[in-house]
Order: sequence, then C-alpha cells, then structure tokens
Amino acid sequence: MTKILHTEQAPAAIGPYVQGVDLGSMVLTSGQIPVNPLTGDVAEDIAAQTRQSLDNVKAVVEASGLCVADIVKMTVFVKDLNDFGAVNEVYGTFFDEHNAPYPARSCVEVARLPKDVKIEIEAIAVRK
Ligand SMILES: C=C(N)C(=O)O
Repeated sequence: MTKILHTEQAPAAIGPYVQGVDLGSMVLTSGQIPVNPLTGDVAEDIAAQTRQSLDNVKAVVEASGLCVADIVKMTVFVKDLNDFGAVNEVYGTFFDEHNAPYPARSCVEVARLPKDVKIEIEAIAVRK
C-alpha cells in the first residue's frame, strides 16, 4: 500500500503533489527546493540552498523511518551548472556527515525552477 509522507521538517508542497511517497520497499521524495520549513525563507547563495534542499530531502526520507544511508539515487536540478563545484562540496559533506555512502546521482541544468531557486533535489531510498 502506498503511504503519503508528511513532515513539518520539510516545506509543504507548493502545488498538487505530496512531499513523498512510501511504497513499502522504496521511498520517493518530491523534488525539494531550498525553502526553510520554519521560516519560509530561501537563502541567496548556492551553498546554503544546496544544504537546505538536502536537509529537506533528509526530513522527508526520515518521515518514512528510513535515513540518509538508505538513499540509493538522487537527482539534482541546478539553474546554473557553473555552480557544480559548490554543489558538490556541500553534497559530499552532507553524506560524509551522516556516515552514508554516496548514492547514484544525476545532475542536470534546467532553465528555471519553482520560486526561481537555484537548486532542487529529489531522492529514492530503499527499505532493506
Ligand atoms: C517543487 C516541486 N517539487 C514541484 O513543484 O513539483
């Protein structure tokens, strides 16, 4: 049975979607934009935006009872691929901090993102 995931630790959906779904063996998050769930604010710089998107992904994954180490695939959407290095620095640190292996990943540049943010990240996690 598919369960809808909901947490106050990640921003509410800004459209007709849910924060994530739990299929039992697998959890899929919606793309997480870097909105601070407590304040609604979006930081200016790409490093802070990357960290916030990752924290939001983590919150949705944890709402399922899984953790960062259970993430097997991430997709990263960036507005400007010139930010690739800055994104990677924060991204690598995030997984290191959680003693989690780096998952598979795709990273693509897109024309525009909701709320005109610089990054959006989605995840797939597996329940072993
Ligand atoms: C932010 C999103 N994930 C969306 O608009 O679909």
